[in-house]
Amino acid sequence: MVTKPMTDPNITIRTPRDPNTLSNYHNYVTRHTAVDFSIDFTKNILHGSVTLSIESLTERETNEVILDTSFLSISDVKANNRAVKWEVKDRVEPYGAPLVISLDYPCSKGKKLDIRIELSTTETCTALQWMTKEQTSNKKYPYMFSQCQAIHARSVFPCQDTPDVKSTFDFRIRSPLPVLASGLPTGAREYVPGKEDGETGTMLYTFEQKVPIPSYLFAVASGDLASAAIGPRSTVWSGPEELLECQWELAGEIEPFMDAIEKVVKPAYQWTQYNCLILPPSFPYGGMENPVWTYATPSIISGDKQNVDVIAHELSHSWSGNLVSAASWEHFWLNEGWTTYLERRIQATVHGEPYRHFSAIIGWKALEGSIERYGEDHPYTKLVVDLKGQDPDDAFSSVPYEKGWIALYAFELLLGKEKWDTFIPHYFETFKFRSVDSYDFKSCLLDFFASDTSSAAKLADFDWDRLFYAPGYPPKPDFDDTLVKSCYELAEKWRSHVSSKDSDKEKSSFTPSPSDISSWVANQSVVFLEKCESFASSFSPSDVHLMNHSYSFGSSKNIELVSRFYQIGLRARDTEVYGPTAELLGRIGRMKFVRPLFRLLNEADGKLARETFEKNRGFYHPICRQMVEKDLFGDEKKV
Ligand SMILES: CC/C=C\C/C=C\C[C@@H](O)/C=C/C=C/C=C\[C@@H](O)CCCC(=O)O
Ligand SMILES: [Zn+2]
Repeated sequence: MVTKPMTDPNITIRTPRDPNTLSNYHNYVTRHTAVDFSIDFTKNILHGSVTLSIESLTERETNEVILDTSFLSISDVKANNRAVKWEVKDRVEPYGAPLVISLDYPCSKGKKLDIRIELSTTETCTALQWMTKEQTSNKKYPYMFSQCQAIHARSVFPCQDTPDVKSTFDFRIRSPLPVLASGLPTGAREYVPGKEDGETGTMLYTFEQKVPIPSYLFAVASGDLASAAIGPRSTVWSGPEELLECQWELAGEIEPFMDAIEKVVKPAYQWTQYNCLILPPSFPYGGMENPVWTYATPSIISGDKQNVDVIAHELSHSWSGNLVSAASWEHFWLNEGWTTYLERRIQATVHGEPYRHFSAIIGWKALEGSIERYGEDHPYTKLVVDLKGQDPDDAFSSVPYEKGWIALYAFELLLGKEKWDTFIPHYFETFKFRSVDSYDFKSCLLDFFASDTSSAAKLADFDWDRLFYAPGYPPKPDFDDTLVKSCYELAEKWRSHVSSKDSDKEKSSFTPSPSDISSWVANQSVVFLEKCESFASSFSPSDVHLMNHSYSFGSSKNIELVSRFYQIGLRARDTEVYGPTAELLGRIGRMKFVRPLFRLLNEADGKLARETFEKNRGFYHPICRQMVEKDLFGDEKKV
């Protein structure tokens, strides 16, 4: 932790290093968080209390405790059970409205106090999605779920909403439907009048999280949920009708991943269980690494086990991100770059080294997409970004994932895998339970190899400024192309096919057929489609139809294929894919698919794009809704 001496040498102050919080976490820091909520499906709110056990870090410097809030309705605040003065100040966009609590007197360093806040969420909460029973797959019960990363926890409860603060958690959540939260379950009790406060027909679900976690890992979901075993310490949860296919997709996958990663990192898995909740299709991301329960999109249940790499990724976050957390969103690459690196080490162990490179090649394409979209000089293409005054959601892209992985892979190549592999457990052991920035990473690496002359010499020559602050592309590693060669070869055949005149096409020796791809795994089709996308504007609509006729991408159950095929069709201005694209946009809310499809549909048919967005506005999670709205309308319209 960075410490900065003050004038009195006995006093140290933690320097706040997260610009995306309004809290004064360098004065008072949260050590434990107890949430006590009722889920009200009639009003679509959470209401109840949160108690933050906070500790003073300074010697009577201030009597104000400032917490992050966003669109909350706060009715009361108490400090150590006594009334205190408090005020919710004006909003500071995009960070919300600070809650300023004035204690009667400033606390001396090390003193602890409990701040209890009564609150309810509001309809403008950005973290929670509420679904009516008609919006669920079996249409029997309502459903709600949260997504707090990056700065949306503050719209659920007042907190120090920064990854630089980690606290243990207790959850008490009442609901008429099963509840999952980001801790280990400690019970589910029926409401008994007079014994527990709550509504008749609700149960009280309790969870505890003894490993300190940042606020963005707070998670809650409630709905018609069923569960099945997928491993000795793992269960999958989903709607009852989807359970068997979810179990089929994930059964037996977790333990080999766990064995593989525990050979690379230390300490051992800290979270006891590893479970997956498969959410409704509007979940905005592939997966979210909420501790104990990874929340995942149903689009990974593709019936071919081809998207379980998302689970390898989320499991890896159990070390990178959850155990060792980036101290601010400016150093997000430490979460995602490390996680992508570990995910690919899992792939190398489970499937062989060529698969690590196969995944890296797909990742490089995603990096190209992000850099082309932002522009090579854009500050968001740096590894370490400046987010002062910025909304972290706007900076989200493949850059921290792929540039981050390339940075770590570059150290593996520079130092040699054997030596680098001795550093990995040291890094996670050193920083477990803590938050780190890029400079902590750098000094940890330099210190570790200081006494190894040859490694120290290599690291002394290393250009750290370039690594952290150069925008645009990193040096491209040499990837093993064993698994992509046939994909590129087929794409080349299509390139010459679509660029020939119709009369020459008839004479051509290339006749596409299902056998072209019958020996491939689905991700090889992904590589092929991405290659074809680079010349998609040369496709005529009949070329698009021929591709679909030959390979049936448009009717695949794997959305990775369908969405990429539609992207080619949209670029080719094949009006026959416009309707199916609009239809797909009404049944998936994962931003990885939704945002590019909306951008392309908007270019092809702006009216249909806007109509599709308006029609499905209520289907999307608030984060997705806001991002698509920005993509389609800029800042002219607010959510
Ligand atoms: C340099 C980037 C700076 C800040 C970004 C910080 C937070 C990003 C915020 O928008 C939340 C991201 C949540 C991500 C969750 C899961 C991803 O791993 C999913 C990746 C996309 C997908 O597969 O759907
Ligand atoms: Zn991740």
